[in-house]
Amino acid sequence: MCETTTNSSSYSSVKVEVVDDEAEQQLDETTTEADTNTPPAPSFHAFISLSRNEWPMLGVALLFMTAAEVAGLTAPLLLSDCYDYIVDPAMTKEGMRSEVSTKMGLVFLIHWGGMFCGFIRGTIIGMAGERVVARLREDLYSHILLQEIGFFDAIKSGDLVSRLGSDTGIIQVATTSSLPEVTIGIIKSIACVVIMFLISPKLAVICLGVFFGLIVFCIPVGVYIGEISKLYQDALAKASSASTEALGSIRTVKSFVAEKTENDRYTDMIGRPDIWKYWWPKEKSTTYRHGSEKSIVTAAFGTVAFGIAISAMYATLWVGFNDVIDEELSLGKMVAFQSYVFNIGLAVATIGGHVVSLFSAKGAAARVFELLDRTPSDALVAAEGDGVVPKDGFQGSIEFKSVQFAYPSRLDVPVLDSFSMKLNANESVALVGSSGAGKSTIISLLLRFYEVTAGEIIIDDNNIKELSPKFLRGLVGLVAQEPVLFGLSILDNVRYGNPSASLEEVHAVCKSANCFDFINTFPDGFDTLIGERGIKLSGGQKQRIAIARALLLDPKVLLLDEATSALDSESEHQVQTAIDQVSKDRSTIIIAHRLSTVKKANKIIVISDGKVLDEGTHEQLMKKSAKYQELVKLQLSK
Ligand SMILES: Nc1ncnc2c1ncn2[C@@H]1O[C@H](COP(=O)(O)OP(=O)(O)OP(=O)(O)O)[C@@H](O)[C@H]1O
Repeated sequence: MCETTTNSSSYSSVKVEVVDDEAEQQLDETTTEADTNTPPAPSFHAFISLSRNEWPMLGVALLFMTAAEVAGLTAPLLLSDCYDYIVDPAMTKEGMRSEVSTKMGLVFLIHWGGMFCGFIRGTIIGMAGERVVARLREDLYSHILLQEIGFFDAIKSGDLVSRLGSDTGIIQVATTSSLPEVTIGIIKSIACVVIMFLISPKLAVICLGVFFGLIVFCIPVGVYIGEISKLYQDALAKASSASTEALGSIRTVKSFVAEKTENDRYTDMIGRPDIWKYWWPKEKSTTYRHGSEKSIVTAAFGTVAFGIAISAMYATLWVGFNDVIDEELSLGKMVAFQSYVFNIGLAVATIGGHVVSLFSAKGAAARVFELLDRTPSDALVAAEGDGVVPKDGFQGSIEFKSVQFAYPSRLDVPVLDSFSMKLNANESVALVGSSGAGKSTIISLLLRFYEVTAGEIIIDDNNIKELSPKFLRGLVGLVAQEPVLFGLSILDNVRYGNPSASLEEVHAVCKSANCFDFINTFPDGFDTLIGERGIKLSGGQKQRIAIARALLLDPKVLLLDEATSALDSESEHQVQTAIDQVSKDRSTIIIAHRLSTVKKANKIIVISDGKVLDEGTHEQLMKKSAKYQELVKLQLSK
């Protein structure tokens, strides 16, 4: 990480003198890539390596596949002998029957042996595919979770969900099924060609010419199909983004009667098949349009490839019939040759189909690799073992020294400007200021979700940049403005940050957070499932469970971000009682709009446009701070 400090105290200079070049570059890349959806395609080797762990398994599948194909290729030779026996004037009827029975018995044996090998091959490939996709999804998800917060500011969650679900599924098929199919298809074609040369070099040359012509045709068409597939996946990702956002906020959508707006936002990406009386999709950049284009090209590709292959078979038959008439070739050999041409036709069509899915998957892989290859812009990840963990733990002092900050996604908009404040152990500080002044940003910086642009944040004697993010976040209990609970039981929600906590510990924190009694009124008590994002609970109930959750970590510092602002007065009273109880012996930073909360703080800091305007106790500020008086009148007294 390259770090420079600004040489000017004016914030405008920060706009141009970016602190973290690498972080900015990476974020720019993410933003640009997310916006334009043009991640570079990965190398073929990198793509194929996604199934590396399954290569031994796929190798075994290839052996069974080869055995199945050898069985399939042997049968025509045995059948060819049978054809020749039955037209051989030198053989008796008994002799013919006996030879035919032996050969046909062998044909059945080989046929069922081949079928069995095919079954094993299918099972192994299917399982290898599931293993590849499960591992890929797990890798991708853990990699996404590791990214710093700034990354999530720049990319939509629906896009990430689409990459996790749909793109990985496409890669699954391509890396496990398509590769062995293409490999065996090529081997089978070569084997057929060799046998065909042995039967009749003249007929084989005709087929070989067609075969090479088809390969030359396949490559550019495959590339084109890959490009269309990428466009299709991009459009689908955008549609997923829109639907994830709307379905996650369905109450807001409905309260604004915005069902149609949301439907339009989704169908803008999916396409509307009935908008035009003709079949052709009129709207560009939709999954309908790209999917239709892909269907046409794929169908044309299949038709041409298969058509040419079958034509080659007919052409060789034509020439072959003449060779039989001229007694240059036996009937049996010609029939066998025909079978091999047919086999080559099938192999080429199979190869063609799988080449299409391989090229399609390269587009999907580009979108997956873009995330897998992205390293978080610096040490903002709470990884185990990163950064310093002070020997004596946390003593309790937090200081912001002339901190300047702009969000990475909006570097030209300064948010904090020479912001300084000090919090001693077990003190409480209230941050007040107009909306957008930068209060919540201070909390984000303290959690080290972002890196300061200039200045320092000192925890005891350590610069926050040197501390382990895991240690730092373990010190802090955050109760946010809108508590986020998960669709789990109440017990699992309270235990979210400390899954090994005992039931007694959970009960104790719930009593402190004033939620024990109401939880016990539910028929399932602590096992009550609270629905997606805690939808089955009231705002006050959610907030108190969020406080219990924070308390279970026994945090040294409590961050309360307008924890009571959205509640009615009775809920507010209950939550406030909980907060008063839990903040007694902890350093506490409160962002509050309510006078009652603010008045209790040891120190109040008035923030305006990211700067400290005034600080002091309530009484001091009522005397000296015009802004505080204004806030008391306008907001705090609500
Ligand atoms: N993730 C983000 N990316 C870019 N800009 C942001 C982000 N979060 C906040 N901002 C901007 O930073 C500024 C300060 O926001 P912040 O949330 O800290 O204000 P606040 O004082 O807590 O406001 P409020 O009282 O309304 O919650 C605002 O101009 C806001 O638009």
